[in-house]
Amino acid sequence: MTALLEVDDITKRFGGIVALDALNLSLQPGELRCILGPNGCGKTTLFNVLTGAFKPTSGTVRFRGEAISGKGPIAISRRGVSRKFQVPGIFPELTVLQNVALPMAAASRKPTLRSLIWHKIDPARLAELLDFAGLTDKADVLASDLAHGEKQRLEIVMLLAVDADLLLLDEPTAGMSKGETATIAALIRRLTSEFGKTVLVIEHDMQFVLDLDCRITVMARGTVIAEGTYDEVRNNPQVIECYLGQAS
Ligand SMILES: Nc1ncnc2c1ncn2[C@@H]1O[C@H](COP(=O)(O)OP(=O)(O)OP(=O)(O)O)[C@@H](O)[C@H]1O
Repeated sequence: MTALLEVDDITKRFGGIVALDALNLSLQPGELRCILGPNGCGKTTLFNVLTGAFKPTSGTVRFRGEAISGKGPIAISRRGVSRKFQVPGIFPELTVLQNVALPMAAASRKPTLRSLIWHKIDPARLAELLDFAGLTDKADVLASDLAHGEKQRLEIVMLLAVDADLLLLDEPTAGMSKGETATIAALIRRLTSEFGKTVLVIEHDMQFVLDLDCRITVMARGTVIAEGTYDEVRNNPQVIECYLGQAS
């Protein structure tokens, strides 16, 4: 199968700092992958390169076979790459329903003022998305009044509403309780199993990584040092030395 995302020998330097060092990564369509790595190993820089926020110093990123590494954030997001930051990027002054409807309208081929005032929103799809996030009962609640975990769920469903193919999630469980973390893991698994999305998740919480039950890429010093199942990477001597050993 052709990879949806291919990261080929990407290096990113900031002056003398080598944040990414000839990094290679490949994601198949519909794959869920988790990125682990100690602080400062380049995870956020990788997301910034994938979304066009940073141009790589060298190397190529291909999305659906097309080189996107020289392109800007808007061009890359139009091709179907969406990102969720640690802090929920929701519209606090709008209701939950409006927060989901807005990206649905914006995702239409030619967003118009009419579509943005709900005339072209498919109500069945809107209901499906609210249900997916477990937020049907909160449809008319202001987003600012949601609990932290609900805000994270809202943002995940907003990514789904945009209808991007590749979703980049940066620590989606930051600041959450154990129960909320399990809910988010289940939601993320459904993004791939039910909606066919390809999802790349940066995460530190090992229980959450276990719950995701997916292939793991471990980074250290700007490059990939191991890839495999949870048990495979956990038993990898380089990983134990660089990351898991420090955590346990
Ligand atoms: N805009 C920038 N300018 C200069 N140096 C940067 C910049 N962004 C990142 N770096 C450096 O690049 C390296 C990788 O940083 P990055 O934030 O990508 O790591 P990370 O793995 O996401 O860390 P964390 O887990 O703490 O978020 C670090 O040494 C960092 O200081």
